[in-house]
Amino acid sequence: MTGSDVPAEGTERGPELTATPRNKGVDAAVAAARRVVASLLHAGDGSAAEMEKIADQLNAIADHLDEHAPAVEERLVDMWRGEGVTRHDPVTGPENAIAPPLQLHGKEDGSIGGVVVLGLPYQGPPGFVHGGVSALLLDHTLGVANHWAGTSGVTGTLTLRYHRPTPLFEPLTVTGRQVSVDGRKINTVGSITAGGKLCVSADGLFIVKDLPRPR
Ligand SMILES: CCCCC/C=C\C/C=C\C/C=C\C/C=C\CCCC(=O)SCCNC(=O)CCNC(=O)[C@H](O)C(C)(C)COP(=O)(O)OP(=O)(O)OC[C@H]1O[C@@H](n2cnc3c(N)ncnc32)[C@H](O)[C@@H]1OP(=O)(O)O
Repeated sequence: MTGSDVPAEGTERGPELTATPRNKGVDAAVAAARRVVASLLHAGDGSAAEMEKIADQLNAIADHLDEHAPAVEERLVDMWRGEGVTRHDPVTGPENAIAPPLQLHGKEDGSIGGVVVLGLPYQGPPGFVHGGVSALLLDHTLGVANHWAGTSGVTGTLTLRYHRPTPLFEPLTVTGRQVSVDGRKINTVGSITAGGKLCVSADGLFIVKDLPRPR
């Protein structure tokens, strides 16, 4: 369950399109939470007593966080303040423990890409990435590719083709590129490759739509 920003084939580094983890404060705490999620996965059989204690400890941490954090409504407004990359989304957000996180970079040819390694929490078929997780990565990456190209929209239709199983524990290159804009309709494509082999390709139709931010 580790992220990586090592450039792979065809993903030479460009401007950051995602927030860079700061490795301190909330980002460090979230990185620790990701470790906990991965460590808990199928680790508890035969050690029920210890797991009870761990559950108590984790609940104490959650209680402490809830006591000290602002109300959810306030956090929702605050996370949409300002412009630029998000720190909270479920794919790249360094503040979001369910984000792998993937780090995306814009390239001069107009496309974007990033490299990520997914661990056990993202498993679907034995040893391979869950297809819905691939869809999550690609939906977001195509959305950010639209942002990078200058015209953004919400996902209308996302079509995926799963060419071969996507491996866990190996660097995955995730890419996106806006192909065309026709009125409110945006066509965007993307892919996930592993070791230079195509695992998943995506074809998205996004629709330009103004979504008001919470206030
Ligand atoms: C999370 C970060 C957010 C951004 C933060 C900002 C900056 C950060 C920087 C970088 C990050 C950038 C981007 C974020 C990345 C990823 C975001 C993830 C993307 C999503 O996760 S987003 C959630 C899932 N998404 C929805 O929740 C959509 C729900 N849905 C609706 O909101 C409506 O349903 C809508 C708007 C789709 C259409 O409704 P509408 O009433 O506005 O449009 P209308 O019906 O008039 O159609 C006009 C023409 O589009 C055609 N058309 C309509 N719908 C279509 C469809 N589905 N497929 C194909 N074609 C469709 C019609 O056929 C017609 O075509 P024609 O003109 O030719 O007749």
